[in-house]
Amino acid sequence: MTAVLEARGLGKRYRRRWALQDCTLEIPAGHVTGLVGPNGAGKTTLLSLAVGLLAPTAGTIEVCGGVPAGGAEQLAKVGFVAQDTPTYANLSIEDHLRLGAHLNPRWDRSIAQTRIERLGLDPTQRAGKLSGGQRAQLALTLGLAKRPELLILDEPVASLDPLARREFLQVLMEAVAEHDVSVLLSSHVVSDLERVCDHLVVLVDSEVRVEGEVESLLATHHRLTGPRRETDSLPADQHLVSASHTDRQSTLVVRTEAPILDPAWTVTRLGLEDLVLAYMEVPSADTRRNGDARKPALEVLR
Ligand SMILES: Nc1ncnc2c1ncn2[C@@H]1O[C@H](COP(=O)(O)OP(=O)(O)OP(=O)(O)O)[C@@H](O)[C@H]1O
Repeated sequence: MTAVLEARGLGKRYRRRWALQDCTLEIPAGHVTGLVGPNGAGKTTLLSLAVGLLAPTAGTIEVCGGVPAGGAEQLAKVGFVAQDTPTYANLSIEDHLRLGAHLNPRWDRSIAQTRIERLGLDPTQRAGKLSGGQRAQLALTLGLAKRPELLILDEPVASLDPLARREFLQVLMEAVAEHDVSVLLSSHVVSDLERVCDHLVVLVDSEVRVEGEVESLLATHHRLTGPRRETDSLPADQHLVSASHTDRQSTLVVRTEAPILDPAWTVTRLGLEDLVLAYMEVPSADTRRNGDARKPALEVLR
């Protein structure tokens, strides 16, 4: 497996607070990877480390086989659409495309022009006059026309309405199918990622809680419901993710490769959102040490 991003013990600290801690990850090439977590989880920090806008406090990170921002060749390999899809308000769409061509050695003029035409945008329009959705589409066009190996997008749809969100993700999916590009995008809305991602990283409280191929995560996680019992009686091959109890009933989320044979349990499959929420209930290493419980804090949109 070729990795587009490899982090080993990666961490970033601001004064005494870790924004990202002990992050070890391998994100495979040829996938659309979703980075999901609540506000303040460390998503922007991880993505900023990946593009070299931040330097690690601890550990190492390699992107497309190189050190982030380690020279012109590395910069050409990685496209980045920052949070809120920034553009230059006073420049027209065609000015943005000219700038892109000037700054990027692998710039593909025909990708840029075709996308602007397909979107029905007027090339003479100033970016400041575009709607949020159109501005996001312009930023995506710039990122794709750069022909990067890896395109990184930080919360690209966060400020868009549901229709513009859907259109943006649709264009992204088409682009991934047409061009040979790996994508890493962050969101705090699981349903957005569910539509487009085949690989997932869940980040909560500056820690990676779980990562893997969506299909395999869905196949190995189960919700067990049955008469109340203590969780320490589970078989060794069942890894407990979360547990809740009433007086008479226990509901567990477990991860296991093996079949669940205990007839006392009713076993149901989890959707991606429930899977992510289960990991968000897991206390962070800090709170585990302090013995506090944590509540999930994920925004759920349907
Ligand atoms: N420049 C900074 N100085 C101090 N603390 C920071 C700085 N940037 C981020 N942090 C802190 O690091 C933590 C992680 O922030 P980060 O922006 O990476 O989270 P995020 O998951 O991207 O959140 P959001 O979804 O709100 O964008 C937060 O607690 C944040 O307050």
